[in-house]
Amino acid sequence: SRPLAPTSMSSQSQETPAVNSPFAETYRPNQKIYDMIQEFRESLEITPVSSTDQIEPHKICVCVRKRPLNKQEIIRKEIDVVTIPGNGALLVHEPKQKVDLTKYLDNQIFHFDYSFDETATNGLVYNFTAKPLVQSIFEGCMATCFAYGQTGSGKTHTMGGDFTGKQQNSAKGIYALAAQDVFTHLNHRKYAKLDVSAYVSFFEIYNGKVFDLLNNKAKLRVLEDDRQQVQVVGLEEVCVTTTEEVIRMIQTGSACRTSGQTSANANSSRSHAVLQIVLRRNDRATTLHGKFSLVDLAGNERGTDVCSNDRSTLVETAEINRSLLALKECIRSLGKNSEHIPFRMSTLTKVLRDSFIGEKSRTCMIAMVSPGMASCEYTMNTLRYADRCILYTSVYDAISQVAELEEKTYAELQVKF
Ligand SMILES: Nc1ncnc2c1ncn2[C@@H]1O[C@H](COP(=O)(O)OP(=O)(O)OP(=O)(O)O)[C@@H](O)[C@H]1O
Repeated sequence: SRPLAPTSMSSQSQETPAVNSPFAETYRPNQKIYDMIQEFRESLEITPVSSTDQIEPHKICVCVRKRPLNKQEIIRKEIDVVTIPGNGALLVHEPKQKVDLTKYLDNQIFHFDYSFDETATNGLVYNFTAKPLVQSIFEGCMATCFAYGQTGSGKTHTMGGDFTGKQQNSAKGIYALAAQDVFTHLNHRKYAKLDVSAYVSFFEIYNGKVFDLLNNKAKLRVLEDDRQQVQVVGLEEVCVTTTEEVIRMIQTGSACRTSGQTSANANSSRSHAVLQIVLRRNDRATTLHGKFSLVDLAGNERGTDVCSNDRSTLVETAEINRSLLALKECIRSLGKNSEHIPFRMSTLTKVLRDSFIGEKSRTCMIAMVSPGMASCEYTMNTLRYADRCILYTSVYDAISQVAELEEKTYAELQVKF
């Protein structure tokens, strides 16, 4: 990320209390900051991701999605500090104060494979992120799609489906859209000769332990055999033939996920949920052909953000942070094609071990951000985490391109002399 030059704001004395008095209907806290951001936005040319844009194939794709301000934030007249100009760029307008108390904006810019603004639908996000991965599992890949972000930033909305009132519309989430595409592929002539069937499992990882969401939250053991294959012993894996079946399973499973209360979300997910769609050959051994793991990660908030500060909640938060750190390390190792993948660092990475090894791995990280000024610090944390994943990948790509070029030149020289 490269911070843009701070946009200085003139002194506070220009604020006219009559217009922006706390008693006035139009009162907005931090009106000056709001005006500066608006002025900055007006100077930008905005080109949001469109359904006609080219979808590039990636081994690791990192993108970001900004949700709209919610009702409470609008009532509080919270300022939207995130701007998505287009071409994968995202700007955070961080309000800062100089020693002489003059306020200014520190505009930080980040670049991702795709940046989705608040108008993007789940369908649009799906097309650029998980859809190419569905195709890859038919080619024998191990694909993983992660939803990462602060509590209340839209991870469950993106993966599980949007809410209409209190009801979650599971058919509109990435889980269901992926399942639908799997069945479209299965019925396609091109893949008929593969002779595979689809199976679904759904589990959560809470405090380092695995619970089966399709079997009354039965606690399961994770074992590694002598060939380093990781098995979740006794995990329910249901053969599925229609999207409706999968949607029912998503609804049953989601209803029993472990949640808690945080300052940002009354029903915050404190566990990682993993929906796996597995393709198995229709042979005797039901040999694995490809696997797609869709992961709705637990919120990345810190211990102090959780309402209750009892010991179990602190242990819970520490465990979440440890697994998110392990995940970042594994993605970075995958990005540099490292021999050593530190997957044993957490249960999450252990269970997803086969997603991090070899040429057949495909990963997509969707980092969710809340747009409000009050979330600015968390938004920056989320973006830095995502940036770490992408930075390493592109640096590695550049290094390997140079190495390839050097090798080619050397080979050419050998031919000449
Ligand atoms: N893109 C969006 N458009 C409209 N509403 C959204 C969007 N993203 C999230 N929301 C709404 O914001 C609220 C919080 O979203 P959600 O529950 O998905 O957050 P989360 O990141 O999964 O939080 P947690 O980690 O606490 O489970 C929900 O009411 C959801 O409907």
